[in-house]
Amino acid sequence: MIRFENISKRFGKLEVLKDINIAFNKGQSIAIVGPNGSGKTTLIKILLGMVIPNSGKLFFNEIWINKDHKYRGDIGYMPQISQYPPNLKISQLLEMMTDIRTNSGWSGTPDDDLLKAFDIANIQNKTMSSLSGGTRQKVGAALAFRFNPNVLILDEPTAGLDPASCEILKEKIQKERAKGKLIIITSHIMADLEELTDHVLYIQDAHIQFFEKTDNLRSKYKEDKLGKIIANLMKNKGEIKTPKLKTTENITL
Ligand SMILES: Nc1ncnc2c1ncn2[C@@H]1O[C@H](COP(=O)(O)OP(=O)(O)OP(=O)(O)O)[C@@H](O)[C@H]1O
Repeated sequence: MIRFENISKRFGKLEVLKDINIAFNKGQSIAIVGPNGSGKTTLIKILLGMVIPNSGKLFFNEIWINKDHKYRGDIGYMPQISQYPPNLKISQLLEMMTDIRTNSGWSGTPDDDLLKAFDIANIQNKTMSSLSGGTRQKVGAALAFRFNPNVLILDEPTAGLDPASCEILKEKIQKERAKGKLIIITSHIMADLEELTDHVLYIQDAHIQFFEKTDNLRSKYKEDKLGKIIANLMKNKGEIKTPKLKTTENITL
């Protein structure tokens, strides 16, 4: 569904991503993890056409994305920090986004699940600049899911949300995941990734260190907690110290 082919990105002298080759497919729920500054958001922004790579190609449904950004209509994006016009009321923002989507060919019934669950109707006359960080996150989440996209990209989705709102959002992610959508999440909250994802893409030192099913990781490293596996990886700069074998396993006959 989405394929990166030899993608590299530098910011000045800083090489953030080098020769990235990876494919993401429908039905996968992928955690993108790596230390701070390892290029997770950059990878997502390249996917969204918000950052232009220095080299390499991006494919969406096997079509090379050159300059035509229509594919973005099929992606719902919840940014880490939402930037919206400050004087716009929530109701106006929703209307504006619906108009933009409709004008670019979207038709359908907007998905109001999150608007309802977060009770956004109650605050729809507030301007974006007057909202708390968490409430802005809720509006961002509601917008990401609103146009029934086949791909959901969620950058630190639960950071800043209160526990009840966190649960609402996680339930919604699971609901869309069950429909076979492609879900891509970056987060430092391992418990969330444990719950919401089935694949881990680990980035460090500008390279993909691995892309694995979470179940494979658990059995490979004989550890149930994804958080422990990832923490161990970060401490050891991308390499997991192989767990010591139990005595019985050391015996060769
Ligand atoms: N527009 C930019 N101009 C210059 N440097 C940038 C720009 N965007 C990102 N960087 C740098 O690229 C590196 C990767 O940043 P990125 O935001 O992709 O990391 P991240 O893995 O998402 O980090 P975090 O876990 O802290 O959110 C960082 O060193 C960052 O400072």
